Amino acid sequence: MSTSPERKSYHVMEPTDRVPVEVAVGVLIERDAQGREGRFLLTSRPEGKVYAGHWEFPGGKLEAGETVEQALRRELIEELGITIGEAHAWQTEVMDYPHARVRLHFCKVYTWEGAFEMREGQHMAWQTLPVDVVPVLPGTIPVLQWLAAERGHPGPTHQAPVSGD
Ligand SMILES: Nc1nc2c([nH]c(=O)n2[C@@H]2O[C@H](COP(=O)(O)OP(=O)(O)OP(=O)(O)O)[C@@H](O)[C@H]2O)c(=O)[nH]1
Repeated sequence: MSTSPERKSYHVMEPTDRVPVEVAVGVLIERDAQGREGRFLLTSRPEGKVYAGHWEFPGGKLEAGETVEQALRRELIEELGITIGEAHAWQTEVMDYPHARVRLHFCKVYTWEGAFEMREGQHMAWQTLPVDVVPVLPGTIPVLQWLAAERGHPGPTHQAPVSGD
């Protein structure tokens, strides 16, 4: 019986082969007495993190054993000092960045308790469309487009970054 020579297979990792990191993200939205959605909260990424200064929706990576809602509740206490009520699963998006591949679980949040404290030295801004903060994180753009579709907002959702960003 002949033995076949050992076959080696080589595979170059494409960006899309990277296992995504799961991230819980909160879209905090104010509602009026009729339940109509209004302003939503953006926060800037703190110094020292990738994409520092870019505007995003607050949140962060799931820790082992956590659900999206648990991670979101923990992250928003850690980052903003607020305790959220129910998190409503809304949209999921996979983004490939040079530094990581992430699966973003966006949840709408309408209720929270506590005073906002920027515990990581970030900034916060309540926004409507088009948002006036610059620059926005690439992963924020689809979210603005979903909000625009829901709200029937025509035209741009954000400003192009100032050159040099
Ligand atoms: N928080 C948040 N992260 C986002 C959004 N969109 C988006 O692409 N991301 C990406 O998702 C990842 C979240 O990581 P993070 O650095 O905020 O999470 P973390 O607080 O757990 O980070 P740490 O590792 O520094 O503790 C980053 O790669 C970030 O670029 C968004 O709207 N909010």
